[in-house]
Parts: sequence; structure tokens; C-alpha cells
Amino acid sequence: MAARMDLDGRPIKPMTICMIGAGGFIGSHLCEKLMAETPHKVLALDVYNDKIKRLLEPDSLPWAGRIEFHQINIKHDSRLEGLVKMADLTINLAAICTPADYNTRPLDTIYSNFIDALPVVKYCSENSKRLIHFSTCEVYGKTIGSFLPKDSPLRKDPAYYVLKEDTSPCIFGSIEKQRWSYACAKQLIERLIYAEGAESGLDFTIVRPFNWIGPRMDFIPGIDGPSEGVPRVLACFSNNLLRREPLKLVDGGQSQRTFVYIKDAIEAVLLMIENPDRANGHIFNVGNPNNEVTVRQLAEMMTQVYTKVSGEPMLQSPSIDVSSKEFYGEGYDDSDKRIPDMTIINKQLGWNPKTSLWDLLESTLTYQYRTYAEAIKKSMAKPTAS
Ligand SMILES: NC(=O)c1ccc[n+]([C@@H]2O[C@H](COP(=O)([O-])OP(=O)(O)OC[C@H]3O[C@@H](n4cnc5c(N)ncnc54)[C@H](O)[C@@H]3O)[C@@H](O)[C@H]2O)c1
Ligand SMILES: O=c1ccn([C@@H]2O[C@H](COP(=O)(O)OP(=O)(O)O[C@H]3OC[C@@H](O)[C@H](O)[C@H]3O)[C@@H](O)[C@H]2O)c(=O)[nH]1
Repeated sequence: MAARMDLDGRPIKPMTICMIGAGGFIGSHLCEKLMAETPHKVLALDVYNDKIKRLLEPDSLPWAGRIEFHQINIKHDSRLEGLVKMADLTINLAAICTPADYNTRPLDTIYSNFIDALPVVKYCSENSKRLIHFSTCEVYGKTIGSFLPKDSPLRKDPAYYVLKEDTSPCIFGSIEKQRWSYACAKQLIERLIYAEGAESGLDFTIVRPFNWIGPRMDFIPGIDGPSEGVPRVLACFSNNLLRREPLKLVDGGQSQRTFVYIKDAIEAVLLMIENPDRANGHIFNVGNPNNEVTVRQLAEMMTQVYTKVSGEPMLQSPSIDVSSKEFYGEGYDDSDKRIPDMTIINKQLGWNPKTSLWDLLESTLTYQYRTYAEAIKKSMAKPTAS
């Protein structure tokens, strides 16, 4: 492999990365990228490894020996500190991060996103190891614009809705809206990491992903996850399409999101990994401001793309409205709109997303169809116990 150069033209030295949560959606793509395109070594920590099995099994693959799986629950495993010490860089992805859990399992959510992340920050700080921590765009909460009267012209002014790392406030709902347990825990761990940087000199980077989507995201209920489980919207809508049932639009599907293709976003993370001088001390929005849709528009687009990739006809009524109380239960609330400001990541790392929403849905739904269509057909054909 030819020597890799950083953005300032210096050769990049191979490093060892302790990746916590490596078996998840983002972790699996990051492991794949690091194995295929870099000489770096990965200590992959997770409770599960199904999504990275392909990278771990065959000894003959070019990266054999560069990725090592450690089955560890970071809540209670004394091996964690040793693994952080062995690495040059720790990346923490581990978290409960599905909205269906925030209001129904708020304690687990807060523990996972704050308490369980504390030792990781501490071990990095005490051992002078670099940390890339995964936070979320949800730390911004609601936009300032959402509090303006519905017909206010100011709602159209980007100053009232574009989310900037260094100036936007974090606006959450009341405590009984337990939806915000996740965002609040993420915010506090961000503040702690920032303070470790300021007071103890911790070299950190915080990543705020804005709805990264693509293959291997979450699970399909009843196939590779619990049948009553509620994954994030991409997997919910994929599941509905695969089962030929209407897509459920929560509270009318009026919330807006910007979606970025996982492969574009992983490029940004690799730039952070390999350009510490440009990434340390920064918080980065990583998203695609050009891919904004309402959830209703997302449902329409996914239905059209799925019809194309599967060859199956569209349902007469492709979507239905459900209330958030019915779908998520008491205590749900929502972010109204999420557009990332890209100034900082552009300036520091020169990164820009490339893939349009249509294109990323086409490759993702092709993957979903190839991976799950047969299994779903089989499971639906099975007689149900009466
Ligand atoms: N995907 C997105 O768009 C998105 C958006 C915002 C924030 N994030 C953040 O990025 C990170 C990764 O997200 P993802 O989409 O890959 O989620 P994911 O659920 O697919 O991955 C998280 C992984 O962490 C592991 N994990 C959780 N608790 C653990 C523990 N105690 N010990 C060991 N492993 C543990 C899980 O088993 C899972 O494999 C999370 O911190 C999440 O909050 C993701
Ligand atoms: O079947 C569904 C699922 C979801 N939705 C809606 O679709 C929108 C997006 O839902 P997602 O499940 O992808 O989750 P959100 O975008 O709200 O939050 C996510 O964003 C950032 C990350 O930190 C987390 O991964 C997650 O909290 C929400 O408005 C939700 O109410 C539906 O209308 N129908």
C-alpha cells in the first residue's frame, strides 16, 4: 500500500484504534473502510459482531491480523482500560440511540450515553490518548424558529434554523418529555469532554452525525431483531415496504430531516482520524444540508425507489398517519428541522457530502431487498400459532 498523506502533505503513520461499538451500523462501515483503504489496526469492541463478521472470519483476506474483535460490554469489563492504553486513538460509538428507547427506557438511555461513556473519557484523559467521541445532532434539540408564530416570515430566515456548532443553543422539551433523555445525556458528555480538553489537555474530537443512513442500519423486526422492536426510520420504512404494509407517518410526517449517505460520512471520519492537528479540539456537524425532506416526502421517495428496485407494484394506500403516542408512547417529542452548518468541517477538513437522497436510497433499498426479501417472504408464509 502506498504511503498515505494527510491534508498537509505529511505521511500518515499506521496507528492502532480502539473502536468501541465497532459492531454497530457506523462502526461496521468504519471498520470496512479502515481495512480496505488504510494500514491502521483496529481493536474492535462490542457486545455483538454480526455486522463485521465478514471482516473477521477469513484469515486469507489482505487485512488479516489488522482487526481483532473483543466481546466486551463496557458497562462492566476491566479489560477496557488496557485496550484504551494499547491504542493511539479511541473512537467511542457505543450507545443506545434509537428514539423508541428514549422515552420508554430513559434510565438505560441516560446510563448508556453518559455514565457508561465516563470511564472511556477518563482512561483517555489519564493516559494522554486521543478520543473521537460520537455525539448527535439531537444535542441542538428544536430550532429557535419552531417557537415563532407559524406565519412568521422569520421562520424562512436561516439564522432561525441552521444549526451551528459554536453558536446554536441546545433547546429541549420539558423533563416529562423523556424523548430528550438521550440528547441531554449526550450534551453532558460533550461538556465533560470539552472540560477535560480545557482543564486536563485531553485531545478530543466530537462528531455530531445528522441522520447517517445506508446498508446495515439497525434491524428488520422479526428477521434480525425483535419482532416488537422499533428501529430508526430507514429500517421502519424498509420493513413496511418489504412486508407490503403502509408506511406509518408519525404525527403526519411533518418533521424535517437531512439524510447523508453513510459512505460519504465515513470519509469525514477518516479525515478526522488521519488529520489530528486539524480535528483536535473541534466539534463537527457531519450531514448533508442538500438532502432535506419532510418524513412524509421521505416515505414517498422510499416507496418510489422500492417499487423500482423490487419490481413490485405500489400499494393503493402507501402510507397511514399514526399519533406519536400510539407509535412511541408517552413522553415522545420531536426535533422539527435539522440542517447542519458546514462551515467548520469545510474549513478544517475540506469535506463535503456527495450523494443525493435518491441515489443513496437506491443503493440502500437495493441492499435491503437483496438481504431481506426472501427471509420476509418465508416468515410471512409460516402459519402463525393460534
Ligand atoms: N446513525 C446516525 O445517524 C447517528 C446519528 C446521531 C448520532 N449517532 C451516534 O453514533 C454512534 C453510533 O451509532 P450507530 O448508528 O452506529 O448505532 P448502533 O446502535 O448501530 O451502534 C452502536 C453499537 O454500540 C454497541 N454498544 C452499545 N452499548 C454497548 C456497551 N455497553 N458495550 C459495548 N458495546 C456497546 C451496540 O452493540 C452497537 O453495536 C452512537 O453514539 C449514536 O448516538 C448516530
Ligand atoms: O416508522 C416511522 C419511524 C419514524 N418516523 C419519524 O421519522 C423521523 C426520524 O426518525 P428516526 O427514527 O430516524 O430518528 P430521529 O431522526 O428522530 O433521531 C435520530 O437522530 C439522530 C441520532 O442521534 C439517533 O440515531 C436518533 O435519535 C421522526 O420524526 C420520527 O417520528 C416515522 O414517521 N415513522
